[in-house]
Amino acid sequence: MERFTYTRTGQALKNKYSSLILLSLADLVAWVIPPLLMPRPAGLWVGAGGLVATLAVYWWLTASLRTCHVLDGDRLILRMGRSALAVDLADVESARMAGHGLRVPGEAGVMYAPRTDTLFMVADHRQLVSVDLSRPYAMKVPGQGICQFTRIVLSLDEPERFLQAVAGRRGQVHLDRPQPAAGGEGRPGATSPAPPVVSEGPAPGGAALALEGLVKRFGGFTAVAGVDLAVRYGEIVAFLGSNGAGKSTTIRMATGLVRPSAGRVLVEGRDLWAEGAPVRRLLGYVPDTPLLYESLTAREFLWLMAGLYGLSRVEGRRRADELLRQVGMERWADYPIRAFSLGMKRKMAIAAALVHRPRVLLLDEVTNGLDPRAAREVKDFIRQAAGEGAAVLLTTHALDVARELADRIAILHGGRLRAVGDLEALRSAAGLPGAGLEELFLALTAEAEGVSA
Ligand SMILES: Nc1ncnc2c1ncn2[C@@H]1O[C@H](COP(=O)(O)OP(=O)(O)OP(=O)(O)O)[C@@H](O)[C@H]1O
Repeated sequence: MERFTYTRTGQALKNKYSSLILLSLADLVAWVIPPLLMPRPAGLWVGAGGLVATLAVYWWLTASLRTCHVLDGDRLILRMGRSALAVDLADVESARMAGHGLRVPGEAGVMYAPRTDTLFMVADHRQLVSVDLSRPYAMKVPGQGICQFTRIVLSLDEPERFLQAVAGRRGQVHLDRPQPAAGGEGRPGATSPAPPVVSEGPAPGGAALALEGLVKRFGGFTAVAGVDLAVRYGEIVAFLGSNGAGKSTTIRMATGLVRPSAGRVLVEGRDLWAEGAPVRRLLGYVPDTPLLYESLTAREFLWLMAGLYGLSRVEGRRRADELLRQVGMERWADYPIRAFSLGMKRKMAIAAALVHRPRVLLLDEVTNGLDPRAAREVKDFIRQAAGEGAAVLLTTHALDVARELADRIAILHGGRLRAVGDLEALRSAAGLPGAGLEELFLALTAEAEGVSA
């Protein structure tokens, strides 16, 4: 276990507590003047008491700036004052000295800067280290509530020792990760990605969501190898691919949950990974296994989600009623979610993702495991969301869902887009006029594995 502190807090304290004028005055009154004015033993006692009181006040004032960060096994535990955060080292993308141009939002303390998605734990503006995370972390920041961030800036006594220790530990963490196959990128046994058959190139202007050259590497393994895709308002794009093709990783990069190794995610033209939280609010995301608070009723759950997205109480209640109606769940509104079928739970998850009227809806395998009736209802709900203008990107293994819902289909294989477009575009990409989606999917994904289609 290695400890890292920051002890040079004097200047920061002066700034934070208006030059400690009061403390200095108290000093003077308590342990300089009385010993001079009072008879000897009493004066000395008063002076000593004043000194102890001054030190206690100083101790109390510095408490909020005292740091002790610890590298413990594969975790980095950050502590400043009463704030603490444990970061998994596997989630540390990079760590480096922060440049002089870095803007710290206040003088000292634990602070969150929403514009840059950064948590500051600083007691000074010198010796700052910036730690980039591969996924968002959240913690309660004094005076700012629960904040989500993807970068942490720390002031440290020995930044070089800290950076070396993190780099060393991350090396160990990486050893546990999948290693590249000998002679090139990729997991042992994985096929080397072939060049894309059809790619859309850079996103056209006006797209609600644009993925530009997205790449994700896990250690030496490249899961997503450069994806360009744009989704327009009101459009549904289905993301198809074999198991392990990189669909979920791409969607998770697009939601801001996994930091891309390269490339950009633009939502309404704004860079998600540069701007962070304000852009993430434009998205709604339903993961393959959504988190629902099952002891709450459907209505209470939507109220909770509306509150988390900052809707007022009145607006939140109105939006919950509207969504319950749209999703056909009005009569179940006051039943606990744990009593619901899988289809009803999926509808609740989509409703929750739509509560703040996102411009982009990202859905990971939302029709998976549903019976035909539930799948029908979920598909109708997705179509309705697109009808109201949301750009929808969904992953699915169900070709019929893609055929029925999607305006365009994107086929991903080995982390690369093999083809994008409507059925006709896929046919011409595969060179199979008149072929159905299944045949096209098999052809476009088998070709890269060297299997004759
Ligand atoms: N955190 C991770 N660390 C290492 N490898 C990962 C990680 N997440 C995903 N991968 C790998 O990246 C590749 C793409 O995974 P991903 O889950 O994106 O594929 P997918 O197309 O969604 O697959 P499926 O259809 O089975 O869900 C897989 O080989 C997977 O094992």
